[in-house]
Amino acid sequence: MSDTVETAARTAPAAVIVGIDGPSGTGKSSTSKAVAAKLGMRYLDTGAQYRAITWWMLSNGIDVDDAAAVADAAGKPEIVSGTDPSAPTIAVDGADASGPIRTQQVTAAVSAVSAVPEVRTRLTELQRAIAAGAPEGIVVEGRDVGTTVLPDADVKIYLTASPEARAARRSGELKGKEAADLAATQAALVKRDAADSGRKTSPLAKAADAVEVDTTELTLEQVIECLVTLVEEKRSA
Ligand SMILES: Nc1ncnc2c1ncn2[C@@H]1O[C@H](COP(=O)(O)OP(=O)(O)OP(=O)(O)O)[C@@H](O)[C@H]1O
Ligand SMILES: Nc1ccn([C@H]2C[C@H](O)[C@@H](COP(=O)(O)O)O2)c(=O)n1
Repeated sequence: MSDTVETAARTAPAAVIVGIDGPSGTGKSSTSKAVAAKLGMRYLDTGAQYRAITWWMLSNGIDVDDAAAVADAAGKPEIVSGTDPSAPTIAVDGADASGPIRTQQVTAAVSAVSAVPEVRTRLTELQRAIAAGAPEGIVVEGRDVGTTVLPDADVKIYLTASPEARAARRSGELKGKEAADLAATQAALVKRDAADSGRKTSPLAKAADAVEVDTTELTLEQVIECLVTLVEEKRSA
């Protein structure tokens, strides 16, 4: 090995795998994207993949409450995630799905679809393949990343925040009538968390070795700084 190559190998940051889990609205997407961008890593939103498969089911007339029908169809859509943290993408059968996956209709149906074991098996395989193909390291966010998708992740974070704080954050994103109904936003968020935590297959849960960060009283910038420090410590270890 030449001196230059040897020096580069010594100084290049290690390709770490970071898993960030937590309930809805705790700040997983915002912080994961920012941490990945700051540290030159890739970024994967696993929730967007569950939303994408849900959107495909709804678009193709599959009854999302019929677990057998969802299971039969689980292998059909082609789902492709772009992992640039400054411009993440999600496509279904070659079409951009980034808009349609954020509708209320998809949000209301996604917990039922993501509880189906065949759906989880399919997406977990896809997520592992994406993480394995990221030599720069990757920040993967979701509900079961630390427990199931990447149990050997180098850094595991579990974000929490009070339901009140999360509802206020979500309402801030909405406009007009929707924004006024803070109580309804909070109730919908708590209902989705209960469904995601209560399902049999890889429920929303904190991995035993995850660092829990309560973001209720923290600004977004403070959470990002905290996570960047945790990842940098691991990279330089
Ligand atoms: N610490 C924070 N302080 C204030 N607002 C925040 C904080 N973290 C995130 N937010 C805001 O809260 C909203 C929800 O954040 P984000 O989408 O990142 O959460 P999430 O955990 O990924 O949610 P979901 O699981 O539903 O996708 C966004 O508008 C974001 O800007
Ligand atoms: N690893 C994951 C990620 C997401 N889900 C399900 C449960 C969520 O309610 C839904 C949407 O996720 P969001 O966009 O809110 O992050 O997807 C899951 O089961 N496992």
